[in-house]
Amino acid sequence: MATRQSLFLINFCKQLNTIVQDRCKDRVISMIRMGYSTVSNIDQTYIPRRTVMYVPGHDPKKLKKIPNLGVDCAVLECEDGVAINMKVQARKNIREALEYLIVKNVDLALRVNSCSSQLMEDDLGAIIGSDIGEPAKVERLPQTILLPKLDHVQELVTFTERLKSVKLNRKYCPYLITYVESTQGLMNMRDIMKQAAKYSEEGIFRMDGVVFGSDDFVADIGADRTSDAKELIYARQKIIAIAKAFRLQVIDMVHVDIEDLEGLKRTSIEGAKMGYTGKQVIHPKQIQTVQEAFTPSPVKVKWAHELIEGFEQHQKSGKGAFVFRGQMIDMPLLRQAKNILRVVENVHRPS
Ligand SMILES: CC(=O)SCCNC(=O)CCNC(=O)[C@H](O)C(C)(C)COP(=O)(O)OP(=O)(O)OC[C@H]1O[C@@H](n2cnc3c(N)ncnc32)[C@H](O)[C@@H]1OP(=O)(O)O
Ligand SMILES: O=CC(=O)O
Ligand SMILES: [Mg+2]
Repeated sequence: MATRQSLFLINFCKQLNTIVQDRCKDRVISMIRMGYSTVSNIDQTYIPRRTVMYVPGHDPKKLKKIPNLGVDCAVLECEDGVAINMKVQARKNIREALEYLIVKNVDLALRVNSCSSQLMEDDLGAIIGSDIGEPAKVERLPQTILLPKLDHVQELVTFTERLKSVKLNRKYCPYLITYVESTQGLMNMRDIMKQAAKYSEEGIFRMDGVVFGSDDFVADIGADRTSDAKELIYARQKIIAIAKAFRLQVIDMVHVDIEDLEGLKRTSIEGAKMGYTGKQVIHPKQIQTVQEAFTPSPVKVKWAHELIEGFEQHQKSGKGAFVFRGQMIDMPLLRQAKNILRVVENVHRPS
């Protein structure tokens, strides 16, 4: 007959097993997103989105400029950049633009309205579906969809159901990028990402990134927007940590002062150093500064190459740690150097 101690031990082992299995499941879900087959985010290929630029859908003149802007990601904007009484016109213009725009090395994305606005359904119906004409061929649909103000898992469910219904049996599987723009969105981010990973696994969309909607976030917490963004530091950092745990790209806040190129440069470099992979852009003047800040400099690339070479030589001679340019180098620094080269490979990859 089992003693009390052995029964306790058997129970304990059962519980431990369940916890380990759950943890593994989470990890596997985050790995299979986008078809990645490895836990490491080194050596992955991805679509660079150093600049994520909004082009308001109501303005055909701006839409026509997309091929010559020189951005990684051009966002066909339906949300806050478009007035309520111009939403219908914006959807029409965007549908037309998707037919005539020919772009190379640009991720053509669509930002729909939020689920809570109750405009998202019509955006998807008009632009992806057949609400205002024959449904477009898959190759003329936006490669990526941006979903703003995602506060609750249920909103992602609503969006997904609508996306499924407007696909109309076409094999369309867009990348999805969601926004954190409120305290609710921040608090629920982990659960939302888990649900998004499940949908990615089912092939409905490919969860690919998160945007920090800092302007809406400031409004939500009742803060005053300052030039050094101190009021945002907690959210700005937390979003990176959760997004990276799910192996997602993470796009930093908008710099609304269009004339302040110095401030733009400072916050762009800061964002890149914090771990952001790109930044939202609103005006052509901002593109070059942001693009540069999210591209490793030639000096940094040289450092990475030499460090990796030095690391390999020292490994062969049996040394795990060594000194390079006055710094102690070991495995974490090797990973940082590889991260830099991975960015370079992806931003210079021919299409
Ligand atoms: C917090 C958020 O949610 S951010 C996202 C929502 N906001 C937006 O979508 C706004 C995006 N930006 C814009 O709409 C514009 O830049 C504005 C309204 C702020 C200013 O627009 P304009 O008054 O036209 O600016 P400006 O005259 O300086 O523009 C210079 C040129 O760049 C073009 N341009 C400006 N912004 C854009 C843009 N976003 N996309 C494409 N072209 C643009 C203009 O059409 C103009 O072209 P032209 O010289 O051939 O006439
Ligand atoms: O949507 C972007 C934001 O800053 O708000
Ligand atoms: Mg916003």
